[in-house]
Amino acid sequence: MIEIKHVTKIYGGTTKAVDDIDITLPTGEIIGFIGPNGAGKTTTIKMITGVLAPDEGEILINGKNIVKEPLEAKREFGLVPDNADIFLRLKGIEYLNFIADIYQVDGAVRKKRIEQLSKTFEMESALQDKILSYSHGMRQKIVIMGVLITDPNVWILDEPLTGLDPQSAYSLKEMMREHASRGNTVFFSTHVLEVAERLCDKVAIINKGKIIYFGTLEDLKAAHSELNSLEDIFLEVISHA
Ligand SMILES: Nc1ncnc2c1ncn2[C@@H]1O[C@H](COP(=O)(O)OP(=O)(O)OP(=O)(O)O)[C@@H](O)[C@H]1O
Repeated sequence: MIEIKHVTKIYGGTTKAVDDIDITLPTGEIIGFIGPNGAGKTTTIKMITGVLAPDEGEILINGKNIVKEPLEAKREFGLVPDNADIFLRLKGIEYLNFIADIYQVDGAVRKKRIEQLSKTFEMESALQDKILSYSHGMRQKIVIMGVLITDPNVWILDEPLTGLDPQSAYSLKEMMREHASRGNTVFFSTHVLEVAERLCDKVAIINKGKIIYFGTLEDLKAAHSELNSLEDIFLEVISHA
């Protein structure tokens, strides 16, 4: 569970990137985070994950305060950032072992997870190559594998499907569903409304730093039954914000 309590972030004293967000992301559900460019999605994710501190409010991850108890809170989640250019000089397998070392994932469990994940994402033959030589999609996959190897309770993913081939995107979506159905929290941002429609139990729509809708897409559609598509509803909702 992620509790975002009256959180505000102001850049440079003037730009209110996040404006009094107050929502709780429950366990057992996939929550989509959608909004136009510059709406405040990345800023919110950076605050949830402790990269940026809020100017006001607080954020708890499974009850742990990300500012006051950063180590405890960080153990609760795994983050797939939108930019996967990390540790380029390491081989894929070295990166996975490095992450497994940090999170103390031991021998047999580590071996099994690496085998399963590299099979799922068709990365077996690439693990001995340096990440530098990987395509964008392969870099995305190795970051996702690095998160999944630690088996965190809460998954936070910033545009995770961008750049993945259809098979890997399908596998990741299945894994997100399975993870949520085991009673965990999955929170991901997307620009693609069809993905949100197919995958999410609930959506949080953000515009100009404010949450303008939080709930199921069914309820949102029912409230706008005069409109035909989710895209039309989305444009209507943000035009009034
Ligand atoms: N480091 C920064 N300094 C100043 N302003 C910033 C900074 N980062 C973001 N902003 C501003 O804060 C607002 C929210 O940006 P943010 O990156 O959180 O939006 P986003 O919803 O993730 O956008 P996108 O979908 O385009 O990635 C925007 O007006 C942006 O210009």
